[in-house]
Amino acid sequence: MRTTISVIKADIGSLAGHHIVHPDTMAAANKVLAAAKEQGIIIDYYITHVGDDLQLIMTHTRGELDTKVHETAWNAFKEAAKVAKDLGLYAAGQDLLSDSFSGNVRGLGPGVAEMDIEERTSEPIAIFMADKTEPGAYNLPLYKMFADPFNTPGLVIDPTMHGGFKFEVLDVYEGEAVMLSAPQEIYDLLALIGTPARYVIRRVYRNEDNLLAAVVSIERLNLIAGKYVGKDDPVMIVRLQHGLPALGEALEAFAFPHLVPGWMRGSHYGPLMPVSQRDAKATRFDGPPRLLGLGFNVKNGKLVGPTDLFDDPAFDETRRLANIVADYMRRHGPFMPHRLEPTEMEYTTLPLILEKLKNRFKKESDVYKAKESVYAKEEAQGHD
Ligand SMILES: O=C(COP(=O)(O)O)[C@@H](O)[C@H](O)[C@H](O)COP(=O)(O)O
Ligand SMILES: [Mg+2]
Ligand SMILES: [Mg+2]
Ligand SMILES: [Mg+2]
Repeated sequence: MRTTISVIKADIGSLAGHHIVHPDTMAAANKVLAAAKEQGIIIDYYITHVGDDLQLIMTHTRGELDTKVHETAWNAFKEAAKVAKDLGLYAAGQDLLSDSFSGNVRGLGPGVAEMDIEERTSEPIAIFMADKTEPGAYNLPLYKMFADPFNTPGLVIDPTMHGGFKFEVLDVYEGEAVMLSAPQEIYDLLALIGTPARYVIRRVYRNEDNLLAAVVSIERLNLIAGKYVGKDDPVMIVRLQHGLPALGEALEAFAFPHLVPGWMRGSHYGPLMPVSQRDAKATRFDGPPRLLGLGFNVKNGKLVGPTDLFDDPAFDETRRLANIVADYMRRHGPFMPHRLEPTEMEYTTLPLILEKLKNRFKKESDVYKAKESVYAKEEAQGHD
């Protein structure tokens, strides 16, 4: 059976700051998705949240970028945003950047990860959802999952994986994508994806048969809006097992809490902390950036599950290290490399500050000239 998995997310407002989605807004979204299921637009759905981001996980047979499915998601967000407004929740409608829907939600604010797949006999998938970071945050774990045998022994051991995987990398500034194959081109691949603010892994395919293995939401909100309007808080779908990374290999890629951009005011590097659904809320310094993982099986379009993937003491040490790293980074205060580099601050306050101070900057040479003339005057007076 051909099934499309659509994960569409948006921040429609949250409780007590950019902290956590309110259950009443989830209920409003649920009504819209239940009606869409009733009408046969979608087969199944699951609604959840990570931090202040409302997540709609949907299955159907209508393919990617389908107008009806996207309209359903848009209406769900609109209804949820209305409730957020009524309750006086913070930043109600934050990610809904447009008033009108025009065919699909791309470019309107919500993040989208979709894959249209031929269901295998058993189709295990993991859905990863992050808050207070951006799409490039998945570059490192995706590389580990699909190209690093120290993380994924299946690349060496499983004959179906042995041919490697190819990565579609998008330059989010130029809007161009390039396909690079691992292991053959890993140095070129790393040269790009090591700059995750610009080069984002969008899709991963198995080399042997072009099977689609992973999809990331690549929207960068500030590039859409031209100013800082919250972080993108990306989602990712990964297919698992039987010639693909095992569930444990996919999760292992998150055992190291690597530094990602985001956190407070979208302007700081901090560790990506994998958490359970219970802890999927932004707290310390509006973070640290959090990652929720849910596991499902997809059967005839039905979502079987979920299981809460990081709700496990095996990730306690990752979280402990993340907290130590959070402390260490915080002690830098407003200094780089805790604070983001200027290019990434472009859409926040930095241009305004530079504009304000424009006339107070003096040319070094002018300062010297002024000093020299004072000195010359003093000298002249001294000789009198
Ligand atoms: O990055 C943040 C929110 O991102 P998000 O909504 O999760 O995309 C927060 O740290 C806010 O920037 C911070 O709380 C300040 O928010 P405002 O008071 O400017 O709304
Ligand atoms: Mg928010
Ligand atoms: Mg968020
Ligand atoms: Mg956001």
